[in-house]
Amino acid sequence: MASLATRSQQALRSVSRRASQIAARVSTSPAQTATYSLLARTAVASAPRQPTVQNVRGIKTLDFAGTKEVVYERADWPLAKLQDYFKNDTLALIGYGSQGHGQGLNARDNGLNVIVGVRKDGESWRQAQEDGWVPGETLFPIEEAINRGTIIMNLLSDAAQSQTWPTVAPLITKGKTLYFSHGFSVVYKEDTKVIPPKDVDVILVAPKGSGRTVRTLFKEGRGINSSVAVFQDVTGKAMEKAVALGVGVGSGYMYETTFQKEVYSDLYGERGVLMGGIQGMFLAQYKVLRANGHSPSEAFNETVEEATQSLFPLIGAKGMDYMYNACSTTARRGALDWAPIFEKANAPIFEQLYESVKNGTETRKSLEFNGRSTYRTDLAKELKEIDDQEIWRAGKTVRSLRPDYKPE
Ligand SMILES: NC(=O)C1=CN([C@@H]2O[C@H](COP(=O)(O)OP(=O)(O)OC[C@H]3O[C@@H](n4cnc5c(N)ncnc54)[C@H](OP(=O)(O)O)[C@@H]3O)[C@@H](O)[C@H]2O)C=CC1
Ligand SMILES: CC(=O)[C@](C)(O)C(=O)O
Ligand SMILES: [Mg+2]
Ligand SMILES: [Mg+2]
Repeated sequence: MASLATRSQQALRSVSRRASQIAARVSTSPAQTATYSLLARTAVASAPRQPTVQNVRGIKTLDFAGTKEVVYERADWPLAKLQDYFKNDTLALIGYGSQGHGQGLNARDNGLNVIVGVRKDGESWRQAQEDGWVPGETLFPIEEAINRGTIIMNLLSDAAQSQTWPTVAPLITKGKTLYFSHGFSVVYKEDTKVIPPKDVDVILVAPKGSGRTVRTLFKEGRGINSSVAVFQDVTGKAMEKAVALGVGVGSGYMYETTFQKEVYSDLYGERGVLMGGIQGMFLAQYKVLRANGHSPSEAFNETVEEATQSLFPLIGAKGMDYMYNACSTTARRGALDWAPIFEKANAPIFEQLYESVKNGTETRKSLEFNGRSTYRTDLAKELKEIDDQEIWRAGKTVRSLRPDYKPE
């Protein structure tokens, strides 16, 4: 009689055979699958390793599954040190969208000298005043703010960074520092025409989350993870300054990267799993449920509500295996079988998306669309169409039944 171990191995083999049979039916061109297998599968270290942390003079080198990466942390920048470091600086924060709001308010609360520069007739001018920035004191038109600042934090929309560059560039004089929260403008210079002056430090701190979260985590006494990079180091202090600014705007940990790696991964991630991918996946699952006679509330609860309220936070807290273990053995078995099928089906789309980021297609689309004078209303129109979809209307109703519901 086969031992228990042998029997469970046989069972596992048959399950994995079944998964590959189903996976094989998902249409993917052989060429795409080959590229994916070669690049993606081998790119991910599979051997389990204990994470290690080396701390040399405040710079942490973390071992991520065998790859060493440098990480900086807020703990090395107590408030007094931070304030002293920037005591002769004026942070001129240009643009007041989601990041301008989060980073600006955090830096101000950290006791740094911050001013905001936005165009006078725009929506941001109004929003900045609502947040307590005072015209003529801490709120100025863009050019005036740059003239007054020593550290120019370019947080205009990526399209606006390109459009305003001819007027902004001559104002970034020797001795100032040019800061971005995205590698976009500098990396895609053929399209944006943003070429920084040779005599200034050019640095990046890119919070890996919405500017709203940059603010809420800071207020909770925590900090967001950010990417940090140096494009041009004239003073020899560019990385130190970038890290200090990262702390100033509310980062907890800063992961060292390059402008190019930051922008490629950022454009890819937000179009993929973070926003576009998840929206598409939610909708596809919801529609199939509805087509099979499930009610809107059942379809919504089983697609979005359970994900955001129960299972995804468990992944965030303790990882994928923790979330699996918190679910039934029935769910675990089925999800284990279907995960590789979804991976295989999605891989070619991710390959295509990365290519579209790398070859600048995504950049050119963004520059064209968001460069229009009507960018706010054009975006609002498309977002309204999403809001009107049944899935999100059902969501409003489900949320309205929560005990802590506040009208949206
Ligand atoms: N949103 C986020 O959470 C994240 C953003 N980033 C990066 O941070 C930077 C800022 O992004 P975000 O905060 O989202 O801002 P937005 O992309 O929403 O841009 C809004 C700002 O750009 C200004 N603006 C737009 N068009 C023009 C124009 N033609 N002339 C002058 N000003 C203009 C707006 O002013 P007005 O109101 O007058 O139109 C507003 O102040 C970008 O590089 C982005 O990629 C990085 C990490 C996350
Ligand atoms: C929030 C963030 O990091 C994004 C999604 O990349 C962005 O807003 O550009
Ligand atoms: Mg982004
Ligand atoms: Mg991002």
